[in-house]
Amino acid sequence: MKFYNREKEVRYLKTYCQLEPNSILFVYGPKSSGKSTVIRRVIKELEDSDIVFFYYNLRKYATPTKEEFFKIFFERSDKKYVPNKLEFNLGVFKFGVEKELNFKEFSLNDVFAKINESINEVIKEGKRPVLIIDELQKLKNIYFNGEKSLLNELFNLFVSLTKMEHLSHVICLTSDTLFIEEIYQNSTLENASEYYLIDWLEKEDIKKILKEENFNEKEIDYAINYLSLPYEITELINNKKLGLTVEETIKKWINIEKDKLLYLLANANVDEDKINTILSKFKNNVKVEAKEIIKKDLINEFKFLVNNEVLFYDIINGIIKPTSIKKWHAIKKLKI
Ligand SMILES: Nc1ncnc2c1ncn2[C@@H]1O[C@H](COP(=O)(O)OP(=O)(O)OP(=O)(O)O)[C@@H](O)[C@H]1O
Repeated sequence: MKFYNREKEVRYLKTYCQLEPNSILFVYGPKSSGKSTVIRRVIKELEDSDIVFFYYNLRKYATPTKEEFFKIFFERSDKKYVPNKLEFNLGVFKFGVEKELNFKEFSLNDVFAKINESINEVIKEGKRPVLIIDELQKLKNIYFNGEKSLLNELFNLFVSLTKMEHLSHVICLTSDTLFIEEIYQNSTLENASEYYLIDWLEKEDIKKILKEENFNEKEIDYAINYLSLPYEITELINNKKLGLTVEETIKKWINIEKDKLLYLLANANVDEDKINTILSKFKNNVKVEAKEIIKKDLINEFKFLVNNEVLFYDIINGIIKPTSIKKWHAIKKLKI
């Protein structure tokens, strides 16, 4: 699998991992912008360093229950941290707990204690721990004793590990931008968190990649108006090998996106006029200022479009845009 571009992002995150931990980092971006791919690259490029990555990819699971959370995050072992076998080609770790431990009796305090023990063991060995959780929002609905939210309590632990004790980096990835919005408003995280956007690829970078992949000027000039995500480039290359022209591939994409949108809207219990009001703002602009859409009377329809990955809300920069440029073209084709 080829890895395109993203030097700036990889460099930023590699440097970040080597600085003294001082805040929680939330890596966010439009659906499929390549957040996980970039972080995996960072881990790979730092595999010979003194960093021990505790890495959990929650995308591999349906929304976990409390018991599943224990099994995902902890492994019974004599060691305080053990290789995460699910990620065999990455050389990452998970937290170790005593072999005889009974997860049924595991409390929130035990969770904190065990994570702390593992982190401190890494430090005692003269290495540096970095905790990475991909799709963190999947832990949102886990409660202890019926009331304490695991995620909120974990945020307290993360603030303590980073901002207060400077023991370990905590990096959380998510493509759920409404979740980022919730986090942004969370008082525990105020002045204790940072945000890093992995956005669409830059036009100039896409041009360079297409050139390297032997696309001609005419193909590049056409494609550049429609591409924004790395996997689209891979698909374009594969389709070319399969005999489809650039134009055919892109026309097919936009038709599919348009049909998906029509189907979504036809089946949804939302106010059609309000949806049209929101989508019509993208007729001439790919980006719209958040304040133009986030209004009391449009909020339900706005959330619907974000939850269904039609729109991406970048709360940090106050901007709303379609999740990809091809989605933008599909929106423009709707009769609104
Ligand atoms: N730099 C890249 N070079 C080549 N392919 C890439 C690159 N980045 C991402 N991809 C491909 O794009 C697809 C989506 O990438 P990835 O899963 O990393 O995105 P994501 O932003 O983490 O997704 P999600 O929004 O679902 O969390 C994958 O098939 C991946 O292999």
